[in-house]
Amino acid sequence: MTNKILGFIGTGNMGSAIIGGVIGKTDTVNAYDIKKNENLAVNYKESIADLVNPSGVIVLCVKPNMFETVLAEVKNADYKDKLFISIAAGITKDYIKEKLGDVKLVRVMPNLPLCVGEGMSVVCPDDGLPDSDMEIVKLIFESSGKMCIMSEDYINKAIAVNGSGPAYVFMFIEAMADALVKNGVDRKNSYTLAAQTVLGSAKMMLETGLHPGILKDMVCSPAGTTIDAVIDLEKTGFRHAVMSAVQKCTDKSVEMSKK
Ligand SMILES: NC(=O)C1=CN([C@@H]2O[C@H](COP(=O)(O)OP(=O)(O)OC[C@H]3O[C@@H](n4cnc5c(N)ncnc54)[C@H](O)[C@@H]3O)[C@@H](O)[C@H]2O)C=CC1
Ligand SMILES: O=C(O)[C@@H]1CCC=N1
Repeated sequence: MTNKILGFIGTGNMGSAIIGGVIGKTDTVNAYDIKKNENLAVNYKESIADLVNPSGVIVLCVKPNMFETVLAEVKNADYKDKLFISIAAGITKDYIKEKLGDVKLVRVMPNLPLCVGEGMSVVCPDDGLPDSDMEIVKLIFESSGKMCIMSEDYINKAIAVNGSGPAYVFMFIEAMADALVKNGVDRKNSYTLAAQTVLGSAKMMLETGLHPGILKDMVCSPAGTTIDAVIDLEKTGFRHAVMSAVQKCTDKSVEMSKK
C-alpha cells in the first residue's frame, strides 16, 4: 500500500491493464485520457494539469507519437519533484528529460497479459532512484505479474520478447487452433486446447526450471507422433522464423528510439 496519488495519462489497452492491478493498493488512482473508459473504476480528471498537480507518481501510457503533445502539457503543471514512469516503445529517457528536465524517471516495458495478472515487465530505473520510489514501481508492476530490472541499454532487445511477444504467441495459438478446425474440431474447443497447452507448457517450464529442450524431449516418444511434427517445424524454419521476427522487432525499436 502506498499513500502516494497515482496519475495515469492514457487509459487504453495498457493504461487500463496497469490500473486494474493497482486499484486497492493505493488510496487514490486518477487518470486523464482524451476518451474516458467508462468501465474503469478510476477518477478521471479534466486536464493533464489537473491530473499532474495532486499526483506523486505519473504513469505515461499514451502512444509514442503523443509524447510531444502530452509532455508539453505536463510542463504547464506542478511536475518537478514527481516520479515519472513511461511505458512507451521508442521513447527514451533522454527524450523525456530533454522535454521535462532532470525529473525522477523510470522507463518500463510491460506487456498486455498484465491485464490478467500474468504480466512481464522490464524496469529501467534512473541510477540513484530513492528506494521509496522503487517500492512504488514494484507495487505497480508486481501487482500484475513479474518484473525484472535492466539497464535501458537492453530495453529494445527486451521489447521484442516481453512487449511484442504476446502477439506472436497469439498467432501461434491461432495457427494451432486453425489446424484443429481443419480437422473438424469446433472453434471454441480448438482455442481452449491451443491456449491451455501454451499456458501449461509455459507454467511447467517456469515451475520446473528445466531446459526447454529437455521438456520437448519428454513429449517426443520414440517413433511417436510429436517427433514427426518437430521434424516438420525444423524443415519449415520455425525457430529461425521466431528468431528473425524478434530481430526485426528489435531493429524497429532501435529505429523508433532515434527519432
Ligand atoms: N499494447 C501493448 O501490448 C503494449 C504497449 N506499450 C506501450 O504502451 C503505450 C500505450 O499503448 P496502448 O495502451 O496499446 O495504446 P491505446 O491506443 O490502447 O491507448 C492509448 C490511450 O491514449 C489516449 N490518448 C491519446 N492522446 C492522448 C492525449 N493527448 N492525452 C491523454 N490521452 C491520450 C487514447 O485515447 C488511448 O486511450 C504505447 O506507448 C506503447 O508503446 C508497451 C507495452 C505493451
Ligand atoms: O507494438 C508496439 O509498438 C507496442 C510496444 C510493445 C507492444 N506493443
